[in-house]
Amino acid sequence: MRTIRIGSRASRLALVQAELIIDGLREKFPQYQYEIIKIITKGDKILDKTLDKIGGKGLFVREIQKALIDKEIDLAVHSMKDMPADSPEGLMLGAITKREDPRDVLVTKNHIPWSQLPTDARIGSSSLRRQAQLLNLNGCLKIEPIRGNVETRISKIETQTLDGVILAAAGLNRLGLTEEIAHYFNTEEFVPAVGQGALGCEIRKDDEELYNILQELNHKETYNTVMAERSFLKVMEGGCHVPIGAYGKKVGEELQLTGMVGAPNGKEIIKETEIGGFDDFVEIGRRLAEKMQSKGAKELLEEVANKDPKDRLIKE
Ligand SMILES: NCc1[nH]cc(CCC(=O)O)c1CC(=O)O
Repeated sequence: MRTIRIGSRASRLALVQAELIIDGLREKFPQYQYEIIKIITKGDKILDKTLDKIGGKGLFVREIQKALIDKEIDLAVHSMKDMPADSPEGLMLGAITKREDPRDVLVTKNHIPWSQLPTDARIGSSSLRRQAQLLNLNGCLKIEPIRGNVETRISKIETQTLDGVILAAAGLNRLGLTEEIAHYFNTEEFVPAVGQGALGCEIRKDDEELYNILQELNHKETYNTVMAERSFLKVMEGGCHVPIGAYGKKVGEELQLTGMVGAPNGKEIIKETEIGGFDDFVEIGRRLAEKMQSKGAKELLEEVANKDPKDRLIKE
């Protein structure tokens, strides 16, 4: 019987995520063998440079995609949040599994509640989206750039004397670190990253056997909502890293999609919602992008993109 080789980055979160997918597959298809192949990406090796300098956020994903194209692995498990808008030639998304908690959360020093943090608290964050929304909630906060895996970022509360760090609930839950969470931002006040909390299974387009297998793991509600978010992102994004977020959810029989674009200093936030038929995800994403562009979202993003990276507070 075939051995399915699953590629994963070596971080504990990536390995846990790969194991989660294998558990799901093994339950439905015990006749196959499953093997994890660890891939050390450039982004995992170089930790002293910002991601912009070494090729951007898609870098982790691209090296694993290369292993898939080169047939070193058969299946790549990615956080949907880290996946660029397009799949490379020859690859496709076979399934998106059920979404974990999509919210952004705070881990604070001594578990101090959000409401009791000093007004000028120092918060570690590695994303312009989080920076914009945090500063919009409280313009006195100091945002400190941090990189590294989830455990490293939490340890930086002590080593960089921060009051807290902001992370995705999903990653913390998967790592068994739920108790570290001191505050949950709801998705209305704080729009998550596109795809946050969802896992995608990427395969070679011609691997029909694995495609059919993966349909058992696909979660339609997550698939449609994440695809709506990605459709929005694709229309909006000028390629580079920008403060943008989107979150789709099922409301009755419809799909409701909220998008957010913000100035990195948090002084301006454009947030809009679109609703439509549950299977019209591509169209809803496009419509939301048009609506936001008519409210000035494009100009706002262009302003950010044209700025010298060192003038932004954070370089992710
Ligand atoms: N950018 C890193 C990354 N990619 C996915 C997750 C969390 C898990 C998820 O969103 O599914 C994280 C860590 C974080 O932002 O806290």
